[in-house]
Parts: sequence; structure tokens; C-alpha cells
Amino acid sequence: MTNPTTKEPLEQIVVVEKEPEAKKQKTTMTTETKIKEVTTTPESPDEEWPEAWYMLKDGDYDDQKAENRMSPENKPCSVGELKKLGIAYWKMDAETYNYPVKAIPWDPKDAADPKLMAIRDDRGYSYADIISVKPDLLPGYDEKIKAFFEEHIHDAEEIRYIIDGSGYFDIRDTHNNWIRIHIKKGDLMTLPEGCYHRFTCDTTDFIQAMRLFIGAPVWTPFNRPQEQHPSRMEYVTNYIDNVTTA
Ligand SMILES: CSCCC(=O)/C(O)=C/O
Ligand SMILES: [Fe+2]
Ligand code: NI
Repeated sequence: MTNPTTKEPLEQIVVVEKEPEAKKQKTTMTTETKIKEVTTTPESPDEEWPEAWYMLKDGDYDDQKAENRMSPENKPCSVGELKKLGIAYWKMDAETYNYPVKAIPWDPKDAADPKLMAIRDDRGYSYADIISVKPDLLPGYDEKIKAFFEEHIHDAEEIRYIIDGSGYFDIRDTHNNWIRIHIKKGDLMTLPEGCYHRFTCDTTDFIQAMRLFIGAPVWTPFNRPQEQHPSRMEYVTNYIDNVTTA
């Protein structure tokens, strides 16, 4: 089909249904039958996101597993601010579907949860494992907790689906202040490549998480400082330099 005036191929937005219950997908079609899918699973509404707050400065608290909120007044961090820093979030159903306590690896193709399947397919998650961070389930628990709490970046997106338990991911705001995000069962959160962060269990000392990857898993943490690392430079360009703050 062509535009009658310009004679150029006409692009049409059509809605294709893959399976009866599958979500509708927008597909761009031209007369050359070139099909480009532009699907996304919408992120959860703000009210479903995990609670986040500005935390005390390092050195002003004793226990990394405590809430360590500002005092005398808590300073919450809004979902808008988390989004500006590149965080993405989906509320998942962690009650209905069962996962092993530990699976290294765990094949994302085995997902039975349709929302997890959709996110996996939209974002190309092809590898996963499942770990339980708990003193009696993870050999070397104390050393691992210490290592997770070293501030670092990765050269890939960090994707964590919390199947059970809870913990804290800390990230930096644009002024280098720590923001503490309390993730718990049912939370699927992603941190962009190059985003400084650290993780700790909370006082419950238990979290079970699925760690997802696009392609081969990359575990290497690059501890701060990493200002010249290409992933960090890209993050700074996308989320720090180009962001206007109040
Ligand atoms: C909640 S999963 C354990 C922590 C982890 O995998 C990580 O990469 C922290 O940065
Ligand atoms: Fe990490
Ligand atoms: Ni500011």
C-alpha cells in the first residue's frame, strides 16, 4: 500500500493477538511485510513501588542492616526521583508461582507466571539463577554480605526479582546522597548499567532472589571509583548530566 500523494510505503499500526489471552501487541507493518514489534509490559503504578528514603551518611550508623533513616525526620524519596535515576519496577505475583530455594542456573524459559514471561520476552532476559541469602543457606554468608555492601557498578543492567524475604538496595542521587530502597517479596526491580549501588539484607537476614541477565551472566562488580568506566560514563550522561532537578 502506498501514500497516494508521495507514493511512499504507508506505515500502519495494527493490533495482533498472538494467543487468546496474550496481551495485544502494536506492530508496525509496511507493504514489504517488514514486522517490527514494539512491546513493553507497563511498569507498576507509583503506589505499588517499594518504599525508599534518604539514609544517614556512612559513618553515622553502626548497623548496615538497620533502616538508617534521617533523623529527627524521615526524608522519603519519591518514585519520580527513582525513575529519573533509571530505576524500573514491576509488582509481581510471588504467591501463586513456586520457585526453588536455589537454582544455578534457572532457565527463564521455565517461567509459568505470564507477567514474568512477558517481561522476559520484552527485555530479552535469557539467563537466570535463584539464590537465597540467609546464614544457613548461603555458604560464607558474612563475607558475601560484606562484598554486596561495597559500592559498585556492573557493565550490564542489574535485574532482581525478589521471590521471598526482603533487603535494601542503596543507590546514589544526583548529589551523591544515599537513597535506601526497601525491596521485598514480589518486587522486580532493575538498576541501569553503570549505576553505583550496594545491597544488604535487612534485620530479617533473609532474601530469596532471581537474578536475570540478557545473554551471558556478568557478575563482576567494579568497585567505586569507576568514573572512567564506559558504563559509568554512559550512566552519567543519561541520568546525571541530562537531568534537571528541583
Ligand atoms: C538480592 S540479590 C543479592 C545481591 C546481588 O546480587 C547484587 O548484585 C548486589 O549488587
Ligand atoms: Fe550489584
Ligand atoms: Ni539539586
